[in-house]
Amino acid sequence: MKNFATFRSPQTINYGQKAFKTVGKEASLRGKKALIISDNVMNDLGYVSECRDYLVRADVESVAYLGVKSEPTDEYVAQGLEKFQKEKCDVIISLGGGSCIDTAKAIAVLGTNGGYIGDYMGEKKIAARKPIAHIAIPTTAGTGSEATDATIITNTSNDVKMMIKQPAFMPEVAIVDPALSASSPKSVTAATGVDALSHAIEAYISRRAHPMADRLALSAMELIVHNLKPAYEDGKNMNAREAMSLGALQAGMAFSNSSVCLVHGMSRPIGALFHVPHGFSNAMLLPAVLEFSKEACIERLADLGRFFESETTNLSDTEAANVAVIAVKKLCLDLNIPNLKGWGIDKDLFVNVTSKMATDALASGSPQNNPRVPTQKEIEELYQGCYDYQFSDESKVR
Ligand SMILES: NC(=O)c1ccc[n+]([C@@H]2O[C@H](COP(=O)([O-])OP(=O)(O)OC[C@H]3O[C@@H](n4cnc5c(N)ncnc54)[C@H](O)[C@@H]3O)[C@@H](O)[C@H]2O)c1
Ligand SMILES: [Fe+2]
Repeated sequence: MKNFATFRSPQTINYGQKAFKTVGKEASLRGKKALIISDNVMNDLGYVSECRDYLVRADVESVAYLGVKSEPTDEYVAQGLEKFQKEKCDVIISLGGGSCIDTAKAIAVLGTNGGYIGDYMGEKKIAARKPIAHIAIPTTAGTGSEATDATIITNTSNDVKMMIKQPAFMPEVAIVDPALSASSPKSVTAATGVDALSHAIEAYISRRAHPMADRLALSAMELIVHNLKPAYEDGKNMNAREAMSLGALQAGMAFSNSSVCLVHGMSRPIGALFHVPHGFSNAMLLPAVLEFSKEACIERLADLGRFFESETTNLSDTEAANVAVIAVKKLCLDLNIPNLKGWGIDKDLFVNVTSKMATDALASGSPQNNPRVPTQKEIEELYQGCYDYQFSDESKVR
């Protein structure tokens, strides 16, 4: 564990029921004309017009870019930036899941620093100028992107999901209103919820874990373990939705300040090549990767196991860590998450790209934060083992 830490978060976080209403005031403190980055689903649900009403009441003009689709690309970033400049906006509001928030983060940085978004990957180019003020409003309880300094954008020229991390990508304001997530369909609740759980677990077991992030990761794991299934089973259960929004926010703050690890490193290439939603591609890997990593993080996985089963307090750490792996598998089963084969990915095609995916995973830097650092060959073997992984099979957990 590190004994020195810098902790970054948004300047302002407005969390709770009715927090959405605060967007008018927050925007009026930062500009006169807002570009809302959102998508057609948010527009159809009425969230975009509700946002514009709050802005009108605060004397802030607005226009919307609704071109974002899941797993955002450099093309949406270029289109949104063009609209921002053409409409002479001075503040950005993202309203949607992680895809809208990540698109807005990229526009906020490019709007003052210029260049191509990929230039900022691996800190090749540092955003020296303050980004455009960005107010992030998540509608999923998942990515925690509203409180992270990362953006994930697909490079359309080589199908690489670029993980780009610098302080400038941190939104200035996060507005987290759990009511916005109540309209999420079951599959979105499942995928985004497992993403949040993966963030909390990976932040906690990371080689870059530190005490400032640990408490947030623990709280997030506890909230998500107890509330993801209830939120999935009854989307109108507002206690569960509130707990999930808080858990996802805390998990985002935790991993942004420690790191994600092997699951995320391996998940991004699957998302880029096979267009699997981010949370599902994490879930398809999570139990097998935890099993691979277990020996190097027994005590920490035991803490997770004890959240799943309170009666495991009398178990040894090894036994409780096994409970964690089995319980994560069972959760994926209960949430009806498919494996890679079940998603319809052709086996030969998948095997042919495992080498490229392993190379891309290692290049992202995330696997190097894993408690057990994998080789290229081990990552390839993990990919192949996950292809038809059975979430129902407990025999693989030793
Ligand atoms: N920057 C970060 O720190 C970070 C962290 C994790 C993931 N990500 C990225 O975030 C993206 C995924 O974001 P996501 O999981 O939130 O999904 P998403 O933003 O792609 O949304 C998934 C679908 O759910 C719909 N949706 C969202 N909220 C809804 C609601 N309240 N009601 C009904 N439908 C709703 C969207 O319109 C979309 O069709 C990926 O590109 C992933 O790589 C970023
Ligand atoms: Fe994630």
